[in-house]
Amino acid sequence: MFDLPARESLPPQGACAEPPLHPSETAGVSASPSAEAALPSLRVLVVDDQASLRALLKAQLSAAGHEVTLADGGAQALDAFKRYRPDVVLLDVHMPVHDGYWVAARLREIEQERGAWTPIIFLSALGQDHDLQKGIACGGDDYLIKPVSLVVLKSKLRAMQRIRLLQGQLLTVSDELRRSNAKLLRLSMEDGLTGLVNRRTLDERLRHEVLEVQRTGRPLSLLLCDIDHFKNYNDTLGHQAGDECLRQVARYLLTSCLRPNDLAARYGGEEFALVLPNTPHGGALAWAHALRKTLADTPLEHPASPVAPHVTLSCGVTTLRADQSASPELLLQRADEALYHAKELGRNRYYSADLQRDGLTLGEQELARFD
Ligand SMILES: Nc1nc2c(ncn2[C@@H]2O[C@H](COP(=O)(O)OP(=O)(O)OP(=O)(O)O)[C@@H](O)[C@H]2O)c(=O)[nH]1
Repeated sequence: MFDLPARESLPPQGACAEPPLHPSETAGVSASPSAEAALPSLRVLVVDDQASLRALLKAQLSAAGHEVTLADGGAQALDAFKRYRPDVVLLDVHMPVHDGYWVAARLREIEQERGAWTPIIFLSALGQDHDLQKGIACGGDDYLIKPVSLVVLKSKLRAMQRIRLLQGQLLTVSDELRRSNAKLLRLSMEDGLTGLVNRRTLDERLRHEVLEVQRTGRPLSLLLCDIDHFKNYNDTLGHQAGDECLRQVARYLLTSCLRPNDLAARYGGEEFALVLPNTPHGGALAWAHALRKTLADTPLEHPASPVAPHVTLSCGVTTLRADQSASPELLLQRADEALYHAKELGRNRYYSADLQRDGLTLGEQELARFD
């Protein structure tokens, strides 16, 4: 039996001497008095086989502003729980077919799958210590012995409201934290000016791809490209135009990366790196040739270049085959040496680090492209 509403004697507003739930050092999460005033109403699932009690609870809790759903037994409770997703469950223990302990255990299983937590309060006439112990062990959060004072029940629900409010705030904070972390991670991987990946990400990826060569037996090509006479560009057109030029070259490189695993990175100031997995040396040279043509065909003027009227690149190309072994550092060094040769030979060209050293031969067409 529940106490009748007439016996209810809630303290007047403001007479409650409870301290705030959390001091304000809990960043972004607090249950201040103003927040308390706006405590959210709850979706309450009442599970009891006694119709009169269900009706009484529904009337009282609805009057207190809560939304109440009723279930008269275990199976109906599980169904209502899945469908209505209540904020709190008031659960009778002694019921035919399935008792409240069984229901609580099933509810916890459902919640485990969802990664959620809904408070369960047992309302039971069984008042022994071991009854309470069993209820909590089965997944209950509180255990009230019938007859339950409505004042006590309302106070318990008020506590649940606070928890729900804090839970919502915590979810918001952790959501913001997740978004900030994702942004930070992206920033730590990207070059701010061009949006390409940065040197750190390049190093990680290169390390991974070098291992992949041994695992898959597929060759890996690396290109280092440097804008020719870029100092002249800056000096003539200004630093901002220089920045825009870097962005534009980055876009060309990105659009030239046709395969999902190709990677374009900003290697340094006006230097870029291209990682081309599963690409033999001839393919990498053809890639460099196509890039050179793209730049020649685009209206990216370089009025201060002695090489061409447009922006040009010099590229060093190297390839790691499965029958070779090399560290990522050695690959970068080879590509850098090849880039140096491309500059020395007059710029606006690509140079192979591997052709002579590895005794590679290319087809006539490929050699014709090799400036
Ligand atoms: N606008 C701009 N310029 C940059 C940036 N990073 C590096 N630079 C400039 O790039 C220029 C590189 O100059 P150098 O290393 O002499 O190379 P270069 O003039 O391209 O000559 P070569 O490479 O030999 O053809 C310097 O003037 C740098 O200030 C950047 O983020 N923005």
